[in-house]
Amino acid sequence: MEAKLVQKLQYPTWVDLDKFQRKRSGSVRFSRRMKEEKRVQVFISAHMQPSITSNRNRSVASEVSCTFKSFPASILEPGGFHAPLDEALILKNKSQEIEQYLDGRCIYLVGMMGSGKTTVGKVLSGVLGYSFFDCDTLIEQAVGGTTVAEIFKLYGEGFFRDKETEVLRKLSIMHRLVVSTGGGAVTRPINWKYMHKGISVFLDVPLEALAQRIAAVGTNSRPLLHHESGDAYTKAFKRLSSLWEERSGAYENANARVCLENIAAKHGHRDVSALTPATIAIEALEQIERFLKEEGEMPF
Ligand SMILES: Nc1ncnc2c1ncn2[C@@H]1O[C@H](COP(=O)(O)OP(=O)(O)OP(=O)(O)O)[C@@H](O)[C@H]1O
Ligand SMILES: O=C(O)C1=C[C@@H](O)[C@@H](O)[C@H](O)C1
Repeated sequence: MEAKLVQKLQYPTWVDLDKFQRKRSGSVRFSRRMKEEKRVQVFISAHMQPSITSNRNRSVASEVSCTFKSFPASILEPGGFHAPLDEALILKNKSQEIEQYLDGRCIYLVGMMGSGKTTVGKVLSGVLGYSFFDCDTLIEQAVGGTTVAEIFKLYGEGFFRDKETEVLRKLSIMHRLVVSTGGGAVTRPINWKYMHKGISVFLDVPLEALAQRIAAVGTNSRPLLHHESGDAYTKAFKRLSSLWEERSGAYENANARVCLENIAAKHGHRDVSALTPATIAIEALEQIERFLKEEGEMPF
């Protein structure tokens, strides 16, 4: 049973199978403290409890816990985002390296709708110990819980953009935040005045990948995609292409750029869909570090 389990759960190579203890009840326990270069100490424990539902079918309940000094809950706890352990360690080390040079400045994620600003932003806020805010959500709250789609329908895009600017103004006087901005926030120069109080990071994702992601969850919540015809992918791709024409220059104002095609090439992937939010977050931290060094704010 152990061998099957190990294969299924894909334990890393440092897990020594001799350290598994078989209990009388049939359950298996494993625990190990891992040290790496004295800088990290990880304690992993696993408890696998077989349950027999019939003579033929056996299932195994497994409980794996992993603790790491000062690791944020979002990385390791159930319900949070789960990065593989090696990526989690890189994220933690990199964020610790740059944190003091950030000096509490906010990180603003900019990019087209569906580029992963919310997903990656939550990973970044977790490892940096920053709070996470989503501009669209703040606007919805400011308009009494009205959804973005309804705000566009009831009051028009101009009203929404004014609220967006107001939200960015308020955020710009705060510290230690990761902010996921709306896809169109880059279009107003005044918004850049606020975002440049912090460090802005452009998540550059190919349009095909954006359209696939958006089609997977539907276009209902995205008012700017409503007017196109065709299936969800075609609708999304058409509108994203025209928005990109209008906005690509504006995204270049960001301090750092995270290009998914470059990351995929670096990791030997053909397709950006193979990239996890953790991998993208690591690249974001590296690009922030590069920016800080270029600005002379962090030593090379
Ligand atoms: N690296 C990734 N790989 C695959 N899917 C992803 C990845 N990152 C995000 N997604 C998915 O893409 C969709 C959009 O992600 P997310 O909400 O983070 O983007 P966003 O930039 O905040 O979008 P918006 O500006 O429209 O609010 C979600 O369904 C999310 O699960
Ligand atoms: O790209 C855009 O202009 C938008 C993106 C969303 O995040 C929302 O801010 C809104 O749907 C507009």
